[in-house]
Amino acid sequence: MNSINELYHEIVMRQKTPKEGSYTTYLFSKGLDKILKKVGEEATEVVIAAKNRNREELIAESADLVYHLTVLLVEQGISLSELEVELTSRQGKISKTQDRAEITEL
Ligand SMILES: N=c1c2ncn([C@@H]3O[C@H](COP(=O)(O)OP(=O)(O)OP(=O)(O)O)[C@@H](O)[C@H]3O)c2ncn1[C@@H]1O[C@H](COP(=O)(O)O)[C@@H](O)[C@H]1O
Repeated sequence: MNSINELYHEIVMRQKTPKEGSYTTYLFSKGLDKILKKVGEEATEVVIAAKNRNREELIAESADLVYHLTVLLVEQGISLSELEVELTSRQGKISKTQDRAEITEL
């Protein structure tokens, strides 16, 4: 998605050149633990929105999660191309679903 590319590059810019009033700058100034906390929170909010079958909230929370995950990738020095290589390497592979423990509860 092109918008994710643009978002990624905007976040890289914020890391290189902090900007006053920028939430991304605030996250980088707080550091890894804060970014990880936000990724965890936003992931949980995605789960809750989906569980409630609330489409609008799910879209909004998914966008929050993608944004915070992108900040994390930038912080860790992982490029979108690396992510793409990993996803592409999985294409066409048969997923292994046997011998897995059943997930019975959330
Ligand atoms: N996509 C996003 C984006 N998604 C979510 N957020 C911010 O993430 C925060 C999450 O909200 P929460 O209520 O969970 O957290 P909070 O209480 O505000 O903050 P905390 O004290 O919990 O850290 C909000 O302040 C949102 O504004 C984002 N902030 C910025 N972007 C994009 O990032 C780019 C750089 O923007 P700046 O960060 O403004 O420079 C731009 O393209 C922005 O659109």
